Amino acid sequence: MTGQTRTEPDGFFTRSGHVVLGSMVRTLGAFPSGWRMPGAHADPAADPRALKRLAVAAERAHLDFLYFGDWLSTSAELELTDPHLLVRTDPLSTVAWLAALTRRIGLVGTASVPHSDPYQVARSAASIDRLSAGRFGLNLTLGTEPRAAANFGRTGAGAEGSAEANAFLQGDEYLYVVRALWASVDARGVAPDARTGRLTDGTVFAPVDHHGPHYSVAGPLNALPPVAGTVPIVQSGASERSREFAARHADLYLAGPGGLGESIKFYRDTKQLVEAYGRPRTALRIVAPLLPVVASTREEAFDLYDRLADAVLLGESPGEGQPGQSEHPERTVRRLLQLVGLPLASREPGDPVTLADAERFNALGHRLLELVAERSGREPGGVRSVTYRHLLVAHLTPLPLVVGSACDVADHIETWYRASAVDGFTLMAAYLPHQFDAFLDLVVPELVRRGLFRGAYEGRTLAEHLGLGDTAPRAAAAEHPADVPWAPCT
Ligand SMILES: Cc1cc2nc3c(=O)[nH]c(=O)nc-3n(C[C@H](O)[C@H](O)[C@H](O)COP(=O)(O)O)c2cc1C
Repeated sequence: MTGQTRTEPDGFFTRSGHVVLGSMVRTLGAFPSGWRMPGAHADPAADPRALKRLAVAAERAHLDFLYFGDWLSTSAELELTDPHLLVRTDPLSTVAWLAALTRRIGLVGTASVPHSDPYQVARSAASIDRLSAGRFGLNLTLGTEPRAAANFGRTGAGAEGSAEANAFLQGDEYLYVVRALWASVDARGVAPDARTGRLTDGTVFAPVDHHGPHYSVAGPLNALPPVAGTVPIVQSGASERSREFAARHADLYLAGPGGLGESIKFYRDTKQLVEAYGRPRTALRIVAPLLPVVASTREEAFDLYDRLADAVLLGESPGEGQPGQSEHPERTVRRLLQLVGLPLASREPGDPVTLADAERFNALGHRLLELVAERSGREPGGVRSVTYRHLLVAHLTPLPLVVGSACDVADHIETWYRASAVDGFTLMAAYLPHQFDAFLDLVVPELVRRGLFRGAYEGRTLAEHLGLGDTAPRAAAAEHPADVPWAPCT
């Protein structure tokens, strides 16, 4: 049900159909200080309850999917920048568990190409897809972050050149092996016949016998393949190699290329690349992350953003003439002043940015002022003034924020969709459950009212939700395990 594009006589694009709407789940919230808000989910030990609540709510609002990314290392400083990455449940385990608690929503889990084994992942992915009746999507990451590599006893660099180029080639082969393993088992060959004593008709397995530069895999797979023979492949990342991989192999692409103009170009170029690889443009859905701070009115949303900004932990900034070391020198007003072009000035976080200061700012300073205005309506010299804290928080949180009422957020989604900048969005909630619920309760109904989103599920599988249609193999009519009648033993 995702849309066709047609060109209006005046050259503007308008589109019919539905936006793709998923959620990139971050249990401690996507805004670094979100977990400090009153009532916010803040304890990773309570994640199961928070995840269950979120999945049930997302399904009630008919979202397409929940996305669970992965980052295979941790470090103390994440506490300040990305608290949700500090400790969390493994994504494949999480989606397997959620499969049993939900009925219709798609579930995307992540495997790292450099740090996982294709046989193991082919088996887990097929199993989760079976257990969820066709709702699984496999996100493959190519990143070779050194700390993650060190956890797997690898350097990250391959013998044949740069780590980046190597990961790309490895990704091609990895996916080839995964698909070959899925194709090595033909579920139709399983034909239990109690009379003859044969469980199969003898045609279930085909060999794989793959020997390539990165992998040697004998096969066949010891699991039934996904219900449709394959699952939607997901790619995340805006780099050139991510885009190539997405254009060539993926069904869903999470990219975050920047502003509207940049995204329109990125979208157009990526769709051309998809065609260059011999695939129809509609074979790849392109979605961008979105972090709405939403409330009943724009003023309330601005106030909420202010509270989030106030709760961001900054580094201690020693006052003028007081030599001292900050624990987090990058998070100080002193550092900010260097970055915006006032290296010799001395300001405190609560000091207002005066018009005279603003006039001396460089391009970065002006960009940060624009961000503060978008996020909180504050302007230098305005009724609600900008402080150096506001400016520093904008610098420390390069997130795709849209702050406003339900109409403001829906306008943003509609504008980007109709301009063919994206096929949809992955929602990141500033904190749980309040901001996730606010999006579902305020924005989703507005999108439904505008005809931009479904009011009920039409399909049963992730491929069907994404409208992949003929570009993806049709799902076999699959019963959800929860629909299968059973009786307790007596
Ligand atoms: C929306 C979005 C989500 C992402 N999610 C993940 C993730 O969960 N795990 C990961 O390793 N990389 C993720 N990435 C990619 C990383 O940001 C980074 O780009 C990647 O690890 C390095 O590969 P690249 O340089 O090819 O993009 C994501 C990127 C985007 C734009």
